[in-house]
Amino acid sequence: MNETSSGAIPAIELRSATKRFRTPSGGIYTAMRELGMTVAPGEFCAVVGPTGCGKSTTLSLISGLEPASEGRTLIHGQPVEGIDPRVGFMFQTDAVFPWKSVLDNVAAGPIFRGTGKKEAVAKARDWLRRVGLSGFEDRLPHQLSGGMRKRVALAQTLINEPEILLMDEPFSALDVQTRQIVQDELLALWELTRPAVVFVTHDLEEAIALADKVVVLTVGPATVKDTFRIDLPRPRKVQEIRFHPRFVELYEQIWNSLRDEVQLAYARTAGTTPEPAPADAEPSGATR
Ligand SMILES: Nc1ncnc2c1ncn2[C@@H]1O[C@H](COP(=O)(O)OP(=O)(O)OP(=O)(O)O)[C@@H](O)[C@H]1O
Repeated sequence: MNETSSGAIPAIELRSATKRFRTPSGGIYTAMRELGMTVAPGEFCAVVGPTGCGKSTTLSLISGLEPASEGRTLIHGQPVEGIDPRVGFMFQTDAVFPWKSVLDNVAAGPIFRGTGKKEAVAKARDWLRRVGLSGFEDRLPHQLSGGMRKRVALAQTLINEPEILLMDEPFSALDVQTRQIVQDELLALWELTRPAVVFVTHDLEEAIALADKVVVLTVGPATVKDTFRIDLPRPRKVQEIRFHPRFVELYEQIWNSLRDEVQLAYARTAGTTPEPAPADAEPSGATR
């Protein structure tokens, strides 16, 4: 079994994971090839890569939403077999019941998991306080600003105390100032319970400001190109850490790794470079 640098069993491990999808025309498309990565318990890992390279597919495998076609996905050393209650998600679009109040939305997770209503509501109030939304319990989601809705989403996810938190561009729809505020809130909340995080983003600054480690994926089929340790001090304020000299160094190093992949992806969509090698168009039936 693979171990992290601290010797502990990883919270998350993709071991030589390959993922093929069937395309609408009946062909097979390899989205990920022999991808290997680990995330230690309590580690914040950001994943960056060019558009369409397979970042969300990485999360689908870890979450159990999709099985690997080959290779393995492990959580705390155990193979992933379907959706795991220890895993929490946060996506670009909010998963709320639009007709339910903010309080009921946040309490819904624990109730679904078997907590009594009274206890779940008390817990939801507590989480709304932690995300700075006391006084807004009775609002409907559409009566909140975008930043407030993200805080509801954070409370909704973290109330279940996930050991693993998967985030797919959760803040990309926010304006820059609100985004920075919510990023700081995420870091403060993450420090409370320290789940292992996989945070997918297109924004390299966001990745460096938040993470302990940044994984750069290649243009599809995705595999790990480079992994960078982010040795910036914590606790961090995202607005301030960007001015740290080490931040600038890291940005340059990681961008040097990412740039070629971004250019290759762009050239592919612009039609100036061929699509992935024929080896990636495998006989039908090879997928799962
Ligand atoms: N269910 C599916 N069926 C067929 N192809 C798929 C499926 N899901 C993803 N793909 C393909 O796999 C590749 C990787 O998709 P994925 O969504 O993981 O990329 P991404 O890096 O998250 O994209 P983006 O940067 O645009 O968010 C894409 O070419 C996509 O079209």
